[in-house]
This record gives sequence, C-alpha cells and structure tokens, in this order.
Amino acid sequence: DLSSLARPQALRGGSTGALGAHAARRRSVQLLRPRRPTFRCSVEAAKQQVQGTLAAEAEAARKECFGVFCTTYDLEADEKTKSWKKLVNVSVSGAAGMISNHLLFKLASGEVFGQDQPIALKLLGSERSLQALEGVAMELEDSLYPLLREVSIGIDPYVIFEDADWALLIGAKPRGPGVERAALLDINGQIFAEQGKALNAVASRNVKVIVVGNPCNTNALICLKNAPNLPAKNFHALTRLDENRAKCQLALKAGVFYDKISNMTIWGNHSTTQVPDFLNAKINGRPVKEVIKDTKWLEEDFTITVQKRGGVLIQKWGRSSAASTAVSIVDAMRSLVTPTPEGDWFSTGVYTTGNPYGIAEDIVFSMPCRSKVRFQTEIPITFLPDRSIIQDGNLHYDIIHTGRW
Ligand SMILES: NC(=O)C1=CN([C@@H]2O[C@H](COP(=O)(O)OP(=O)(O)OC[C@H]3O[C@@H](n4cnc5c(N)ncnc54)[C@H](OP(=O)(O)O)[C@@H]3O)[C@@H](O)[C@H]2O)C=CC1
Ligand SMILES: O=C([O-])CC(=O)C(=O)O
Repeated sequence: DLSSLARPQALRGGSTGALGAHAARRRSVQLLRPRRPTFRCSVEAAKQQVQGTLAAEAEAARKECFGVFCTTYDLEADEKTKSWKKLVNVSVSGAAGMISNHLLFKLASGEVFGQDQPIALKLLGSERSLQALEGVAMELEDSLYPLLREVSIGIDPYVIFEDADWALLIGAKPRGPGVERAALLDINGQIFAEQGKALNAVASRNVKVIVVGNPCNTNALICLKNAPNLPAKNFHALTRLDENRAKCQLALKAGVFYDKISNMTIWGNHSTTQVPDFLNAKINGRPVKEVIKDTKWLEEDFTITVQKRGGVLIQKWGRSSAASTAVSIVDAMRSLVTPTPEGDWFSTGVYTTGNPYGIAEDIVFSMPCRSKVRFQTEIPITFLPDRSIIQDGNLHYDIIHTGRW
C-alpha cells in the first residue's frame, strides 16, 4: 500500500517529503510490507483519543519512523544486501546533544558493526529537544547511509527503547567549569532510574547498555538496579575515554605512536578518583616502567593528567568533550563485539558482583575486561572470571560475548 508509505512524510510536511520520495525510488522498493504496528504507551494512547486530530496522528507517525526512514524495503530482494545480517536496534538518549551529534553518524556509517550490519536508530529526546531531534533526523536522512534503515524519534523511553539491542544512555546534564561530576547526581540520577525501568519493560532481553551521562558509574548502577529482569552484566559505565586519554599521554611521553600502547586499565570511577594503571600497561609489548624511566612523572603527573583531562578541556573549550567521547563509545562497543586481541584487554565500568579482584561487591567499577566472540545467536554476554589468566599482577576479567555480532 503505497499511500500508507507516503503518509508519514505528507503529514510531517516540510522539504524532507520530497527527499523521502526521491530516496524511496533510490532504494528501489521491491517488496512492500505493511508498516510496523505503532506501539503506544497508555498515556499517549489516551492523549490521542482526547485530541483525535490529524496533528496527533502525525505525532504518532513521527514517533514510529522519520521521513525517508518510513520507506519499506526488502534487503533480501537486493543482490547487494541479501547477505546482510538482521537489523540491529540501537536506542540513544540525549540524541540531540553534542556527543550524539558525533556518535550517530559513526553508528550509521558502519564503524561499529561493519558493512553488512543494517541499523535502526531510535532517538530519545524531550519536549525541549524535539525540534532539534527532528533536525538531527533530517541530517541523517541527508547523509544517505546505506546501512541506516530506520530512524525514529520520540520522547517516551518506553517507545524508544522497545526491542533495543543496544541502549546508549547519553542524555544527562553535563557539568560546567569547576564542578565535579558527582555533583550532577541529584539532577541526573532520576533519569537513569526511569530509563532503567523502561529498559526492563521493553528492551531486548539481551540489551547491552552503555551509560555515558555523568556521574556514569553511579548512573549505571541506578539503571541496572531499576532493571531487575535484565542481566546486570550487560550494563557498562563508559570509562573508555579515560583509557584513550591514558594511552595518549603514555605515547606522548614515550615518543611513540599511540597504537603501541596496550593493556591500559582504568580502575574505578569515571572521576578524579580513577586510577590509570601504568604498572600493568605496555609500550611495544614492554612494561611501561622499562620504557619510561621517569617514575615521578608516572606516579604524579600522568595520573593527575588523566584524572583531570575532562575538567581541563571544559576550562579551555567551555563545554565537555564530545567528539572524543563519541569515538570512545564506538571503541567501547567495538571492543564488546569483537574478540580482544590475545594478551590485551580494555577498560569498562561493570557490575562488580563475582569479580576476581576483591573489589567491593554490588557497585559499578571500571576494570580490565576481555571479549570473546562466538558467532552464536541471541545468547547474552556472560562475564566469566577466569583466574587462570591472571599472571604477574596483570589482572583481567573475561567477557565471553556470544551475541550475534
Ligand atoms: N562518561 C564519559 O566519558 C563522558 C560523559 N559525558 C557526559 O555525557 C552527558 C551528555 O553530554 P553532552 O552530549 O555533551 O551534553 P549536551 O548538553 O550536549 O546534551 C545532553 C542532553 O541531555 C539531555 N538532558 C537531560 N537532562 C538534562 C538537564 N537537566 N540539563 C541539560 N540537558 C539535559 C538533553 O536532552 P533532552 O532535552 O533531549 O533530554 C541534552 O540534549 C553529560 O552528563 C556529560 O557529563 C561527557 C563526556 C564524557
Ligand atoms: O568532564 C566532564 O564532565 C565530561 C567527561 O566526563 C569527560 O570529559 O571525561
């Protein structure tokens, strides 16, 4: 039914309607399927009953899909796409914010999942950001990413997190100059309680959650505690930016390119209390202390530089890191879905229960992890503490990833 395909664009109006029609042709619709049924929470359903207007219908249509992304397609009918994997649903909160503005385009380009993985982006905003969110979705339309098959925008986490395979929880107030991240807890904590409940209710049972909004360790804990039906091991607090910063500083001091730095652990919180572990890190496969003889620099300057890097950046730029954070989210996701190179590891904030390091139970704490991918389907990531790999004080914590990536 072509009329139902065109309808959401016509209702939304504006110049993207024409682009939608163009893109529908470009994608050469071979097989038409009915549109997916619209999921509405009871509040929204009640609102629409009361209003009963075209505007409400347009709103509902817009929450389901956006513009050109309402076009139906059949990947199997096209030679180029028929070997592609099943669509992956990625929900992103704070989607109109600075970090997302970098991240969404990386996700859509295939940087994380590869060139045979089509993707649906479900973007969560708020009343205040809905216009901006439309702008973001329009830019995604205009980018013509072949892998980006669906985009929906909305303000209800119960809608946007439905069937999410990944939830990237970015939406939260950032700090300003001179403020510690922990001070954001009063404002931001509640967001993650609500979003945890929503994930618990509607996300894929195997959803992987990366909490970015600060203070991210505590927010991740709040989130997982509100999602008791999801595996706690699937929740992560983003400390990959700290790992990347630490690698950069070691490379700078050693005079090597940063790809020579490995085994970099960030222990603890994404805060000024974190411990970037130079004792177990390596440069060209050698312990850092064999390469960098300046112990004072390692023990004092290096640690403080990494701990305070975010704050210094805010002082200089007037706002917090956005592009490098987006890069680190991509790195963190890629590390979860690809086998970690032999002997190396990466850092992520994980739920500590059952950890092999003696870290207090029942918190979210960054530690070294490894990922093993076995290409099986729909089996959750499992953390298996493996004491046999603990050598020479190089502790790490295995993630056996058996998802479909
Ligand atoms: N873990 C890490 O390594 C890093 C974490 N961060 C954190 O990520 C978060 C997002 O940063 P960034 O994208 O730069 O921020 P932006 O201000 O650009 O966007 C944040 C989004 O969060 C939403 N939000 C929810 N509540 C509030 C609030 N009370 N005040 C303002 N915005 C709110 C807004 O979206 P809407 O209106 O749609 O809800 C807004 O668009 C921050 O908490 C920041 O501290 C930043 C860098 C690194
Ligand atoms: O410093 C901030 O507030 C933002 C952030 O978490 C970082 O850049 O590490």
